[in-house]
Amino acid sequence: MTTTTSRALALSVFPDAAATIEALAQLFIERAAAAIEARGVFRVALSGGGTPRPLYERLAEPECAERVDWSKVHLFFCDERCVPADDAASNMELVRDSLVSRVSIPEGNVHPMDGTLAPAEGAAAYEKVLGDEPLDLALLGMGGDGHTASLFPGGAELDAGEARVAAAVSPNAPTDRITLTLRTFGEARELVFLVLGADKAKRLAGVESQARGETMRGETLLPAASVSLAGPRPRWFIDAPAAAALDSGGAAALADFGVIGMAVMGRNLAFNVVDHGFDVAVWNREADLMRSAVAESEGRLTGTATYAEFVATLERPRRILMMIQAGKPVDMVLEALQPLLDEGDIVIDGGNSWFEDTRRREASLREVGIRFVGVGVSGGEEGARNGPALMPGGDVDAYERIRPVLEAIAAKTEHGDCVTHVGADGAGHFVKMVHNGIEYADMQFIAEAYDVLQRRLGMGPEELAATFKRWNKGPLSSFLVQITAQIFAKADPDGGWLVDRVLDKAGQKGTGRWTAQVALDLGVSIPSIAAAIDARVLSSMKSDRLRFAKVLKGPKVNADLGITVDDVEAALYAAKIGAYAQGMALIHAGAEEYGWSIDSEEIARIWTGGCIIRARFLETMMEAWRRNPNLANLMVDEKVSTELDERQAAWRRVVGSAVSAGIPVPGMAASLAYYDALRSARLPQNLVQAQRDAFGAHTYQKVNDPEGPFVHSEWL
Ligand SMILES: NC(=O)C1=CN([C@@H]2O[C@H](COP(=O)(O)OP(=O)(O)OC[C@H]3O[C@@H](n4cnc5c(N)ncnc54)[C@H](OP(=O)(O)O)[C@@H]3O)[C@@H](O)[C@H]2O)C=CC1
Ligand SMILES: O=C(CO)[C@H](O)[C@H](O)COP(=O)(O)O
Repeated sequence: MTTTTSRALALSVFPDAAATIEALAQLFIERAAAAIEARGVFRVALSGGGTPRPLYERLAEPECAERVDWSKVHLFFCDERCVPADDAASNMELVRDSLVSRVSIPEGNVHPMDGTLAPAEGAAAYEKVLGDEPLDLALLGMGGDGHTASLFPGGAELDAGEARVAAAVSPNAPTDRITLTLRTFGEARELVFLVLGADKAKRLAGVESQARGETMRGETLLPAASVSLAGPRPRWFIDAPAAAALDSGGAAALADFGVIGMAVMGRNLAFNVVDHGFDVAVWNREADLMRSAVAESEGRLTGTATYAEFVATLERPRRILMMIQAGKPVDMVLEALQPLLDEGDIVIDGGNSWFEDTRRREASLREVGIRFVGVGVSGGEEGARNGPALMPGGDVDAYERIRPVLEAIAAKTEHGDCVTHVGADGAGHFVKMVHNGIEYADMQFIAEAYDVLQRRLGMGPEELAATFKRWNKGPLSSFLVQITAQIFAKADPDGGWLVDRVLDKAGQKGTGRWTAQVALDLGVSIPSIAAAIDARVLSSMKSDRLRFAKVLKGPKVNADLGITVDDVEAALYAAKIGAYAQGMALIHAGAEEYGWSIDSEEIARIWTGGCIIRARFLETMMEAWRRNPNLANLMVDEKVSTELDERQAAWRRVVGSAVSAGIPVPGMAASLAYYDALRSARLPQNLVQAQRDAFGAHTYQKVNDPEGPFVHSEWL
């Protein structure tokens, strides 16, 4: 099958009638499922005639019928001949015989036009049956004269104004007809034409040129072309003989790259890829999103209607990016795609997937020769469109195949493209997960700085905006500090400042929480990231906090440690180092556990642009790992340790001042405690060991023989 990107018609051309019917049956099944999930019902209008009969029969076969929830399908008719419902010429009779009598659709869900009434009366009656809810799908055909439904060339029914259903007169018997109008088709969510056979080829070529705007003087606009111009761009499912007279013969270049998922991220990434000269085919479960992306692209994106069509549209080996909701949907889409793919094809999951899922998916697809690459993507909507940071993990050969696309779309900094092969299988999603953990901590530190500046130094939004703007020019320069300045500067249209109108309950989708869970499992200390997660949880307990605030008292002594704005800047910077040190320690532990070969300098480099945690400090991090690729902890790098030392007095003052005033600064305090623990040659955990041994005979090692045997003492 080929799919053209012709501006005139969206064509899906199949080698023969059977393949065309099969693809359309799959479209029907997928559209029914999507509509039922989205709106609880699938409203579809069917056409009559000989061409669609095999489609209805195919839908009635158990293999297809079992995949449709017929109790939620409502069948309408595109048109009807004014004959009794059981007449051989009736469209209702055709649909009853080929479909309705063979599937378990409730009688009340089938909505025939009443062919026993006079056409005008029947049309008026059907207006009420149809209602004003749009059709999800109208399945149309095209006659040899270019008519569709019962809209005939030059017919008055083409000019039915606001009517949704009209009376029509056919040049062929039976002449009296009832038809849906251009208005109804224009309002439908999706229109699909089914055109088969060489005898339609010339007329189809005529529709193509009319849809391109090439109507000769005196020539009547064919109804099939009028429908093309009236509403959603129809897809044309045609066989090769019907395509023979088209300009392109129906043939088109295959797309270089495919994107599944046209929500915020997928849509913007697809535009980013197409901007870099790749031909991109797109698919989305809910067709509206796909269609609006294709329409916005003005034909640069190739929309596809089914998984089969999507896959068939791609050059082999196929490169497919899935940008959909993480979790079960990824498995569901993979399950649908897998039978359609060939050995060597590459599937990329760009969502925020759990790295263990990525490891599992990579291993199971590898067994059938499909290469799976888990790519962490960061940068939000703007990053996806103009350059995200990309963290791919998986097979190196597969990476080489997708590398040109990833390098083209990634953010660019003076340190290169913000993409590198991170490691095998789930490495990319692991690194993205840690990125998000650091993101949580960075945001928490900024929130604490805001609280201290506000409550200790009495700053309002305007001063805060100016302060963060100034900080963004110094060592704290980063995306998050920059947007914080902009947030403070945003006035509320109703007066005051918008930030003050935002409820203090932080949400979370889960990637930060995963970071803490994995750190616990791997025995890595990430107190600042954990504190940031806790802080979101505590913030979400708003109603409890409102009650508890009436019971729990604040400090009686509120020591003014005389902190300055510069102190807060220093504390924010030092705390930030804590989160990056912890995040990198976790990445190293993950690499050790899962056998990934991770280049720390490269990780810092790809985070210098595009992603949410991009910051000037990442250059310091790059230098630290360039100086010593085996650096045990970021904090002990010579430059970083000096920076911490230079700031520690201010850092302690800020944390002390906040604690004294009863302002929670769990993130900054956790980073400080982490620093103090790391620099403590001796910690009080000798006592913890003694307690464990005392109550549970858990044994302990001795100071004078730290690598020696574990011993037990009788303490009690
Ligand atoms: N938003 C952001 O800033 C960032 C998001 N991400 C990650 O990127 C991915 C996409 O994010 P985003 O664009 O925000 O979209 P969402 O996470 O909101 O996911 C919506 C998309 O998933 C599709 N989908 C959901 N369930 C299924 C299913 N069962 N079968 C097929 N498709 C399904 C939806 O299709 P339909 O329209 O038919 O419902 C839609 O295209 C997510 O994993 C997200 O975590 C990564 C970085 C930043
Ligand atoms: O991945 C991202 C950016 O890198 C998203 O912004 C992240 O999913 C936001 O997470 P949460 O909703 O948990 O704050």
